Amino acid sequence: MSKSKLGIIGGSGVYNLPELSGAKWHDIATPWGAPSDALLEGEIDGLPLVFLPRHGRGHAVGPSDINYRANIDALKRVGCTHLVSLSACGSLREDLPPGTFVLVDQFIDRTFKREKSFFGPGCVGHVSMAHPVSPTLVERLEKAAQEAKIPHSRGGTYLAMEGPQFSTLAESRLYRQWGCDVIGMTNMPEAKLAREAELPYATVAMVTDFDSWHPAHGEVDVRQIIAQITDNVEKARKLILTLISDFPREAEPCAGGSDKALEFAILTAPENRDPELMKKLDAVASRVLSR
Ligand SMILES: CSC[C@H]1O[C@H](OP(=O)(O)O)[C@H](O)[C@@H]1O
Ligand SMILES: Nc1ncnc2[nH]cnc12
Repeated sequence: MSKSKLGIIGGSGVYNLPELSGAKWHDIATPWGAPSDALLEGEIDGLPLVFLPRHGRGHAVGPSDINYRANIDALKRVGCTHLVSLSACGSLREDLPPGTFVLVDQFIDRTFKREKSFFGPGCVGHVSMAHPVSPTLVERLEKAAQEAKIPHSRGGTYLAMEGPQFSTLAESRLYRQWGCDVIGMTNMPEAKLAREAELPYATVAMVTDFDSWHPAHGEVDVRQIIAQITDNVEKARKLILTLISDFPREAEPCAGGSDKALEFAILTAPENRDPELMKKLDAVASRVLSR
């Protein structure tokens, strides 16, 4: 078994992890281009951690411009064994008010302007996304949320929209009819790429607003979100510290099999594979391509 290295992707309002000891920012080059920022590597209680601010420090990279492939490749390349995403989101349900942490278990991907796969011509691969988050990680996050007394809800469907504009009232109502619980702009294709990279992934969707559907709350704007984010970020730090205190130091297998997602995924015969693409896949698919 390998040692655990926990990757944390910080969303809006989360640009640092001050609790990290021995922390250093490292620029990581990837075959897919530049990640959103350097990676902050350090440890807490002896557990190695890597932090990446999804929008970069200073929030200069918007949801459609994030190089999701570079971010996931970089985290895999430095040896992360698990990924936890911290994300701001809107709520599509009355009983998930601002301040609630939703441990999402499903996604609907409505994004359309992003690179969504590491595979392509010369190496065709298909992974399952039926269960897009790691049940093992969610279990640990739920336990941590209970211990830290953070209002949370286990399970929920996250609608990933392209943005950067917020939804119209009709869209917001439609997503509610579809049975979605929260809405955000970033977790897809992030979750798909984490799956292709065999990284168990879970997201903590931290509610900041009621999107635009709620008659008593009107339309969402960034002021409202920022007002809620400070409180959410405080709680997120507590959640992560609690998670770490009980996190296995030896990487445990994912009960959903996401750490072996590529086992039967690649269809292209070895003699038909594109050598250039094979080089680019050196980090994300090394387990299956090197045998
Ligand atoms: C600041 S509001 C919109 C912005 O916040 C969320 O990003 P993240 O998931 O990185 O916290 C949302 O998806 C939007 O990108
Ligand atoms: N209402 C909303 N829609 C999309 N992304 C969000 N991030 C935070 N609130 C959001």
